[in-house]
Amino acid sequence: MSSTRPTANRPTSTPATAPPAHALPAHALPAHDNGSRGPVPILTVSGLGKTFTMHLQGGQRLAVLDALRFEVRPGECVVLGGSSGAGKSTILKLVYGNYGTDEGHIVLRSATGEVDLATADARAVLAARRDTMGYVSQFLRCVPRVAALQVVAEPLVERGVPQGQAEERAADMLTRLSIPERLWSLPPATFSGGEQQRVNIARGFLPRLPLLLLDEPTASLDTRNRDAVVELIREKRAEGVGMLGIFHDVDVRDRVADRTVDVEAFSPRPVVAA
Ligand SMILES: Nc1ncnc2c1ncn2[C@@H]1O[C@H](COP(=O)(O)OP(=O)(O)OP(=O)(O)O)[C@@H](O)[C@H]1O
Repeated sequence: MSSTRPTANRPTSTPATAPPAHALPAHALPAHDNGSRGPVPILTVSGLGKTFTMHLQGGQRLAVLDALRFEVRPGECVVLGGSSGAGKSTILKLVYGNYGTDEGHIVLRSATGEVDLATADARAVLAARRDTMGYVSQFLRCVPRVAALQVVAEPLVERGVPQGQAEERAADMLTRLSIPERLWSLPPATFSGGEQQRVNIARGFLPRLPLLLLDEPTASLDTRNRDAVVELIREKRAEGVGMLGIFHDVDVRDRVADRTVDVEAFSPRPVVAA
């Protein structure tokens, strides 16, 4: 079993800053309101540690992250880099609240103030998902027998957009992502892998949320659809949306990344016995 060592002087892609507390909606904040450091981060991760305990393997522990720190500011796309197994997906799951944290903070700036997702209760995490952060994964998980158009429109309807308007915007998004109209009334369960992924991207990009988590959104797309996703990311960036993503495709990564966080720099080191 490996354990962690003290965490001074760990590298980070940006200087650590403690964002001032406030209660303004992210999109109502001035673009630059903390002096020379640029916009106030929408997401500030600090001192984050994660160790998995595998109960079916006799409680074996696997330390994955130690003292992770980085920030995501409005209008930038921060990419998680590092080799396979470094902990990139784990970070997205920690931020989205799918995994519990062992230590540290995940401070999300929301319309009602700040919430530390590392310690927030389930209700606060669900509110953050509804109002502040979206998650676009490679895989579509949706209710069976619901038409693709409804699947894409649903996040808007849930947030109060009238059904007709939501469907119009869903149709535009499906068109941009080259899903032919003949498929819109069919449930996506029988679609090809790439079609399902594009339905998922359409659904994830449609709501206007201040932070988007992107887990390999271009993984199995052809060149044309990869370009469409890159364009969507650039539009979100221009709208001031902060994004945190994993992109294995180097070309896509180079086109969307404002900064890269080297996740391997935050791998726990075994303690060396004296
Ligand atoms: N739920 C879990 N239970 C136990 N171990 C896990 C769990 N999730 C991830 N891990 C382990 O944590 C480590 C990091 O996994 P993670 O999926 O975050 O890596 P990654 O950097 O995203 O890798 P890849 O680029 O291959 O997708 C791996 O060693 C993995 O086996």
